[in-house]
Amino acid sequence: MTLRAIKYENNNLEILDQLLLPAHSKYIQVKGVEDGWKVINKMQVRGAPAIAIVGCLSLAVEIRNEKYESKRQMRQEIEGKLNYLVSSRPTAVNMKIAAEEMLELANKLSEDASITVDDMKSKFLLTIEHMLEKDISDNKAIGDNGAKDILSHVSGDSLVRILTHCNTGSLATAGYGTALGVIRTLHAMKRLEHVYCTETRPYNQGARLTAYELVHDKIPATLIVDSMVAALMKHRNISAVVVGADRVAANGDTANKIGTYQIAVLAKYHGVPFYVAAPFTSIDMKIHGGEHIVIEERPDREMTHVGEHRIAAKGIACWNPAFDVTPASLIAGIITERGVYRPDQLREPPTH
Ligand SMILES: CSC[C@@H](O)[C@@H](O)C(=O)COP(=O)(O)O
Repeated sequence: MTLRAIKYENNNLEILDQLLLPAHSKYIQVKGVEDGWKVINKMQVRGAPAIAIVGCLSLAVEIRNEKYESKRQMRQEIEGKLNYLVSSRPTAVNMKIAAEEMLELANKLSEDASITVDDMKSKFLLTIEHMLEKDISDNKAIGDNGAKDILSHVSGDSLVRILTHCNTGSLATAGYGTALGVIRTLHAMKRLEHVYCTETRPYNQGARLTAYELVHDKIPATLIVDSMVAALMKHRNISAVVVGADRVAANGDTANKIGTYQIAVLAKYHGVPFYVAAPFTSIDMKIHGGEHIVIEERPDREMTHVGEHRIAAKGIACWNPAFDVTPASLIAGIITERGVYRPDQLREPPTH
């Protein structure tokens, strides 16, 4: 069993094929931007932070071997390739924000007369390579901030029971995870009694990937199917729900894996605090509210089949949005690497 979703050594990029997990651990080499686009679009690598990291590293692998005649030419090619990568999956904002930052850097470097083409290339590559370490340290901070906030609402040193949805762990990030990072920290603090993970239909990221990570880390966990959430909240005294995000709008509305919204509605009804755990690279300040978030629609086959096996009647029509939007009013807190904020505090976060 391995939890390393992204391997990047000596300019060689490989990703763990998440469509084959948990049955097989097989790495696929990503030789450039074309491969990067394909593995993201096919969801062989998925999860908002991992999408951005693999996209940018695929660009790094490609430009390292390339010869550029001028900084201008390099900048031009970088822009085209970044735009292409952003089109691989539309909802997660991390790749778009990373692309904007990379382009800004390319602009700055190409305008700096004291810098050669080779300097520009190495500075650019270093910035991309730094994304891996930054993501892990952000996730650890998210874990600490989230665990502290959740525990501040329970009495004494009692243990908590958490529900999570989809996969937000090591496999969805450079390591440790966001919502699953909070769960990992609670477990390390010996304050986690139990975690429940949803199966996450139609693509089963919960049953295949989150369950795999929880078993790997020996965290006490139980798998439920998506339609059991109301019963779980009624019978199992859930302390909090923690999920990830693909894009958080400036008002706190949050797009995440399909099914998240219905869990938030149920959490409100049952008085269970509902948290979103996400790095600032998932927050899109350019979008005022969730109604502006583009929701990716995936092929019918992901609903009609489990692996190669068809489970739906032939001829039935399908609607397969990959994400839904949870309104800010249902969210108790947004757990970030800088602190935990109420949705209405995102625009002007208080200093912690
Ligand atoms: C840290 S991952 C955050 C989100 O990307 C995650 O919750 C999610 O919805 C993933 O969806 P997926 O379609 O598997 O990429």
